[in-house]
Order: sequence, then C-alpha cells, then structure tokens
Amino acid sequence: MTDVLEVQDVVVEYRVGEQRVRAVDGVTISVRSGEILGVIGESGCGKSSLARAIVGLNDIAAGQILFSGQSVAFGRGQRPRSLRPLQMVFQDPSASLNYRRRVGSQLADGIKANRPMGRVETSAEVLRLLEVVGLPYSFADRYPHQLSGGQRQRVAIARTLASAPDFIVADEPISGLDASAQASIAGLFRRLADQHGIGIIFISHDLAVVRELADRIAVMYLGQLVEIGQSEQVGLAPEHPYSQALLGAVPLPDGSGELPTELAGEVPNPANPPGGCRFHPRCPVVESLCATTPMKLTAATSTGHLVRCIHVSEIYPRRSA
Ligand SMILES: Nc1ncnc2c1ncn2[C@@H]1O[C@H](COP(=O)(O)OP(=O)(O)OP(=O)(O)O)[C@@H](O)[C@H]1O
Repeated sequence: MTDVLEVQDVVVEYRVGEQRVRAVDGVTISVRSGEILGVIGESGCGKSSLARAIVGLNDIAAGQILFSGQSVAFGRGQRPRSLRPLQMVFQDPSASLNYRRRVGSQLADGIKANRPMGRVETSAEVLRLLEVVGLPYSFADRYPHQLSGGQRQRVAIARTLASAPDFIVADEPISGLDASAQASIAGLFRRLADQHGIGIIFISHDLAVVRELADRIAVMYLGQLVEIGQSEQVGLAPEHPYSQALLGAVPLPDGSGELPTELAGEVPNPANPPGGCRFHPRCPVVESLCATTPMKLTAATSTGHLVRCIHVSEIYPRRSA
C-alpha cells in the first residue's frame, strides 16, 4: 500500500488581535489507503486545526499537503482546495444534516452532487449507503430528529460516503455518544478502512477506543507531534512522558500495569509556547537541558518509532531507572 495522504511540515496559524497563534507547528504525517491513524492529545493541542487544514477548511502558513500526490494546500496566501475524495466527519452530525429533509433525499443529494447517475441507480445507491453504515432501509424515510445521536452520526457518515471518498478525516466522531454507540461507530470506521480501503484520520479523546481501533497513533502536544508509531507501541508502551501520562489514565485492555505518571497542569498558550521541549514545565522527568534544547522527533532506540524527547535520543540516553 502506498501513502495516500502526505502532510509535510505543516503550519497552521491564527491571528488573534496583534498575536499570531501557531496551532499546528511543523507536523509531518502520512497515511495509507485502508489505514487508520488515531490522533490524540489534550484540548487545544491543535488536532482540529490540523484536521481542517487537511480537508482544505483551514489555510496553511507553511508546508504542504499532498493527496494521492496532488497538492491540496500549500503556502501562505494560496487558497486551500477541497477535494471530493477527501472528506471530513465532524463531532456534531448536525453540521452535515438538514433537519427539514428526509434522510434518503439528503443522501440522494450527496450522490447527485458528486456522482451524477440515473434515478433508479441513485435510489439503489441510497439503500447501499444505509446498508454500509448499518442502518435499515426504512431510515431513508425518516427525518434526522427521529433518530438517536448514534444513528444521526451514521447518517452523517453515509452522507460523507455519498461522495465516494478515498480518505476521511473524522474529528471527534464519537464524542457525546453513549458507550455502545461509540463502539459501533468505531467498528464502522474499521470496516470502512478494511472493506472499502478508505484511509482514515480518527481524532478522539477516547483513548481506549483509539488504542483498540487505530493501526498507528500520533500524539500531539502544543501543535507538535511528540510521538507516532504502531498502536501496540504508542498505545500500550508509550515512550514520551506526555503520552505516558495521557495514556496512563486509561486502564490497559487486560486491566494490568497502569503507567505511573500523572498529568499535572494545563496546556500552555500556543501564542507563547515554552522554550526547549514544550512539555518540560509539566514533565515529571524533566532535566535541565529540556528547558533549552528544542527536540526533534527521533527514532526510539528500542522500537524505532518516533518520539520527541531528550530521554530517548542519542544525545541524552534514557535513564536506566
Ligand atoms: N479560529 C481560531 N482562532 C483563534 N485561535 C484558534 C482558532 N481555532 C483554534 N484556535 C486555537 O488554536 C489552538 C489549537 O486549537 P484546536 O481546536 O486545533 O485544538 P484541539 O486539539 O482540536 O482541541 P479540542 O480537542 O478541544 O478540539 C488552541 O489554542 C485554540 O484556542
């Protein structure tokens, strides 16, 4: 499988009064067809800003975003482009649904707008989309207000699928749903990846779901990636103290070995990020060098996955304790 999405050194900035807030600061990731990349991090770490940049809803100040080798967005002052094969699912399904129209006609509109076909074929495609997202055909006649939150999110996903995307960026698609709806929507994303070959970026605060669902996990802190690697590495044995603290709050699937670190304090203002390692003011294993040495993502010696921490770098080997 080749990388379908390549995000290279992307910067997203907002102007707030006189200040420039750098919400995403040099993020590089790639995702393949049929792969799910989970993106985690506390509120304000830049996950949504990155997501919106990828689908062309946010301008980027630097870097580039390639989709199937084609530039989606590049450089300050040049307008980002929205591409049909690259779609976004939002936390609130209302964002993509019209409450005054039946589900079936909304899906038909989505199909017609992106893939014009005859009436009979469109109706058949509406039913197929309902089937893909696990809803009965009879739901074509319902209005969104007649559905539960989980069902509405399924309809919103079906609406997204109407444009036959190759890639979906899902920003908190399971927040606000009950646990069983969360699990089944997560399962739906897994099927879209496995059976339809759709590449997916799945942003969520529910770390247990991400650990279970994602093939790889990227951890963001204050606009930067601090760790990225296979789920079994990052999700179960993270190397960065931030990832350890974040994921340490979530019991492991077998209930064993919770990680020891606790996450104190809050994410600093991105308008004025700490020097050196951005996590150093909150880091339980901070060293004096951490305040002055900006860290690059570096391959961890034990696993080879990427970690932005002085303790896993060659210049300052891990403490043995
Ligand atoms: N439109 C905007 N104008 C100014 N600042 C913004 C804007 N959108 C986001 N920010 C700031 O950018 C930073 C990153 O926000 P972003 O929403 O991308 O983070 P997030 O990780 O997605 O958070 P959450 O999980 O709460 O959605 C925050 O400091 C936020 O206040």
